[in-house]
Formats: sequence, structure tokens, C-alpha cells
Amino acid sequence: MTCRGIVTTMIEAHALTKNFGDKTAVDGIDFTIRPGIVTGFLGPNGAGKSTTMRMILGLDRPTSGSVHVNGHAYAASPAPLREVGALLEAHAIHPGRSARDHLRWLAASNAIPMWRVDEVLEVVGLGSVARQRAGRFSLGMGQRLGIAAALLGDPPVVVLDEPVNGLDPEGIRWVRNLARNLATEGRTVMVSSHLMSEMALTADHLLVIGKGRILADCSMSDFIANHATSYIRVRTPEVTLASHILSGRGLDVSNVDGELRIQGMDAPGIGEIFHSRGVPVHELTSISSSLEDAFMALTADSVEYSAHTELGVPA
Ligand SMILES: Nc1ncnc2c1ncn2[C@@H]1O[C@H](COP(=O)(O)OP(=O)(O)OP(=O)(O)O)[C@@H](O)[C@H]1O
Repeated sequence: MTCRGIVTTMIEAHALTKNFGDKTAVDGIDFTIRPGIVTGFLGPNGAGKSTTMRMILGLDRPTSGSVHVNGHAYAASPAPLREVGALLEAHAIHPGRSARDHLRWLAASNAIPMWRVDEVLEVVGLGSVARQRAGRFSLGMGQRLGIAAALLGDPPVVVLDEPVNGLDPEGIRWVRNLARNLATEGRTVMVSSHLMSEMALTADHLLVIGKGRILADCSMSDFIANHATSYIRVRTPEVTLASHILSGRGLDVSNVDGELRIQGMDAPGIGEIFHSRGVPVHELTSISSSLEDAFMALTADSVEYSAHTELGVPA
């Protein structure tokens, strides 16, 4: 599949805000989504991801601020499906219509040639069920059909809201590869998720949102370097001696509430040193905090519905 669109297309938001009554869903955010990479839009439930994407697509009107695709509001686009392809969480497909007819109807209303319908049905793996009624489709098949609709106009910008929802592992891998291929072709690709583990495998750049605000806007590699930590935890009654010995070996040692956290050597190496110096060790554990942990820590204050409130005790 080739990208016939403009390869410099970007999505740019300035002070983008959306209130629903007295609820602020999106709170004055600024961001730029660039072409040629996959940007992961990550946040816990209720963070404002869908509302932001709906504003990008002109389906919700910002309360204030703006979001532009290729320099203009998307709602003003003369050929919307050729400019932005989108998969939203709740996509309306007439249950009695076949997958093929659904796409043909979309194609006709966007002046897209009919041969493109069969092409995208093959791309998403629905070629063999193209004439079946969409109402009988599984959640995963429905997602594939939604993605087919997003790709129909061969758009330079692709926005996918939680695309792996309902997909089996093979489908998840397929979406991941698809997003990466679309970016490699020079398209602007924005993918939302509430799963850090998924984004870690898909995104080049991360935009983390919590309670309507941007919490991080950085490359995936910077996020990993800054947030994914690993160290060796040591508990010993000889804290001062142990710390002195390890620091003398050039290791990075910190004392956190009486436990030593050591970076620069693995657990067996540290154990050997303590053994040779006769230092008693009560615990020697290799700790690695995952990206999921880092994401949870970053968004901990922004989670709307958390499960750690005890019954009867208000949060
Ligand atoms: N039409 C609406 N009316 C009132 N409140 C809304 C409306 N749409 C969204 N909200 C609220 O705005 C906030 C952001 O919702 P949004 O759906 O954008 O979050 P999200 O990050 O996409 O979450 P999820 O992953 O659960 O879909 C939530 O508190 C939500 O309840």
C-alpha cells in the first residue's frame, strides 16, 4: 500500500479544552503529532483520550483552544476519509449490511473508487467474509472492519482509538505491525491505549494524559531511560560497612529506609563481594520496575476509578 497523501501532515493542538457541564474532560493541552512515527496516546480510563480524538475528528467541538490537522480544522475537510482515517471505540455499522456494502457506501460518499474496497478488505483479512452481514461479526472482526474503513481513503493521517480492544493475540500483533507499517510509509499515526505494555511494543513517541492534562510528551526510548529502573536490594545488619565496601568498588549505592539499593553490578557479583568480606546478608534481591509500573506511578494521581478504596472508607 502506498501513501498518496501529503507526507508532512501533522496534528497540532493548542490550549485544547473540553468541558462537559462542570466536568473538564480535556484541560488546555498542547501537542503535536508528527508523521513517520507511531505516537502512543496513553492514559488511564477517563483521562480524556477519546474526547481529544473526537475533537481532532471534529465530532466534538472544543470549549476553547483548537486542534488542526494539516493546518485546518478537520471538520472543514472536503474529502474527510482521504485526509484522516479513524477508528473510534464505538463505531456505527448497520448490522444488516455486509462488510463490503458498508465500505462501498463509505467509498461512494467520499468519491473513493470501488476497487479500493476489496483492496482494504484483503489488507485487514476480511476478504473471505466480505459478503456476510456485519451484525454477525465478532468484536475482533468488527475492529478489523473499522480499521478497513479507516484505511479506505489511503489517508496520510490515521487515528486509532483503542484498536486492540477485543482482538486475540494474533490480531493484536497484526494491529501493531499495521501501525508501524503505516508510519514507515510516512503517515501520521496516533494510537490510543490504556496499556503501557502495548504501547511499549508499538509507539515511537508517547503522549501520556491524565485527568485531561499532558503528563508526559517524550520519545519511547526517553521514557524507558527515565522511568524503567532496575537495582539490587540488600538488607544487612551491617549497612554502613556494606555501603562503604560497595561504594569503594565504584558502585552506585543509596540507603532507602535502611535498605541498600545498588546499581552497577548484578546480584551474584554483589553476593560474592559480601561473602569474601564476611558481611552478613539477610536479603539480596534483583528488582526491576516495569514500564507498566512507571506508567502507574506517573498517572497514580489521575486515575478516576481506582480499586484501592476500602469499602465504607471515602477516598
Ligand atoms: N458526553 C459526555 N458527557 C459528560 N461527560 C463526558 C462525556 N464524554 C466524556 N465524558 C467524561 O470526560 C472524561 C474523559 O472521558 P474520555 O472518554 O475522553 O476518557 P478516555 O481517556 O477515553 O477513557 P476510556 O479509556 O475509559 O474511554 C471522563 O470523566 C468522562 O466521564
